[in-house]
Amino acid sequence: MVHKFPDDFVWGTATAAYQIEGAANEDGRGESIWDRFSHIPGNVWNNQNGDVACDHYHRYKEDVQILKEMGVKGYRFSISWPRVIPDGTGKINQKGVDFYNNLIDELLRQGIQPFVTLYHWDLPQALQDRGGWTNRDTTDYFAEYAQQMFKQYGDRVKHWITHNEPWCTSFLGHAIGVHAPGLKDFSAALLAAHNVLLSHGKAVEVFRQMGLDGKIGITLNLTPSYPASNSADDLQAATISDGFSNRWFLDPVFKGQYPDDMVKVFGTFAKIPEIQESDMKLISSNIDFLGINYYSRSLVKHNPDAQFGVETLKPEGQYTDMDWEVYPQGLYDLLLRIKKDYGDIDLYITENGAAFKDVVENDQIDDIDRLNYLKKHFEKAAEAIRDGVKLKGYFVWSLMDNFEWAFGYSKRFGLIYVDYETQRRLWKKSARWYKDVIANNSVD
Ligand SMILES: N#[N+]C[C@@H]1[C@@H](O)[C@H](O)[C@@H](O)[C@@H]2O[C@H]12
Repeated sequence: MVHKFPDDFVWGTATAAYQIEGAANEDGRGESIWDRFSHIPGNVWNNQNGDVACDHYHRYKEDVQILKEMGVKGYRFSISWPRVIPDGTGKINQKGVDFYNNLIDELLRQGIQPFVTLYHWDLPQALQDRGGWTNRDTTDYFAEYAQQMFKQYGDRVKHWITHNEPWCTSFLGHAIGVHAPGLKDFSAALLAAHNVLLSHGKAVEVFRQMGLDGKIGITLNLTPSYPASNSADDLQAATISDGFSNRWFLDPVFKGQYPDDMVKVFGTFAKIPEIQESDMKLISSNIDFLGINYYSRSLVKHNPDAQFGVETLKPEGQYTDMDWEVYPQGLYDLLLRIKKDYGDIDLYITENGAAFKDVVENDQIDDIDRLNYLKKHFEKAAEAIRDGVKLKGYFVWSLMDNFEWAFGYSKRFGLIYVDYETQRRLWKKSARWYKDVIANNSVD
């Protein structure tokens, strides 16, 4: 069966600055929390870091040429805050600003729409030294940074994403500790989450005040939660899992309040952040689209001995190299749920993709598992559009293999294979297939 997509559907790929750029100490770039975190032994697989990564800073024209050959309509990338404002506030680094000017101009020359993420986890270390996201002042520094970026690029960039995955920024970085800045304090994570959301609201306010021609949104990583049975306990476990993974961010952004049930759950063991009067109004400022990063689902059951009384199960099925279940139906269910519970807003899949072990033979990479993962998810996206969801685009994670955070370079998500020894880029089978999907605007 052929799954057709709307004529104006934005097929794209996504990346992030710290994961691909390299040039960590070049042209005036300031230190980020990921430079600091990745250089601390034990934090990243094989003590790897993003000092060189995919050397995109020097190879961006080659990479844009790949995007052109792939035929993408849009390219989602992030700006490295410390590359453009090394201390996080104040002085601009013109060489850093010029890099993104050149990248944006190259994309537009090739007929590719830039989708720009302002924050993809690389906070300037100078701001972390003042408390980072647990310091409310950082919300103002972020608004200042956003205003500068709107001023520099707002004439050419028409789609802005304030934050990428606030859940990860907050909980992986401040509660679980496997991401920068590596804290293990749930109260700090809740405070960071609030300040990240507040900074989002302040950036949207600045964007509106500047009267720019363009659209602004936020990207949330969302994980639909399914109960292992219809027992009351398992249904409650799925509700709590949904609250922790999804509603803690969806409700403030779209409803202007934190979910009461989760305030009670978190309040039993952590400090709920103090909320100032205008905070929730700012956080729930009207946005033009929601970016959704979808990778898999959670299947859960009640377990009184587990965190929040929720045990995540591992059902039979196919798993990616990240040990994530391949569950395309979850994408369909999630998209319909967002429309039902949060409104009929424009949606973009700002990330979806899979890591599988890639084998290079005679410069060929037959990544059929990744191709089939994408095919199944594209089909579910088409079904969601058929059933009324305003899905406007789909960005495959990722354009190329890159620095996978605490996993270093051990996990490959790319459509394009990167030989890190030589920086050669090689098209995988999935990339050539994706090129045809885009050209036909359909999945067969
Ligand atoms: N893990 N994993 C792959 C991918 C990660 O590389 C991105 O930076 C994040 O936005 C999101 O977690 C998804």
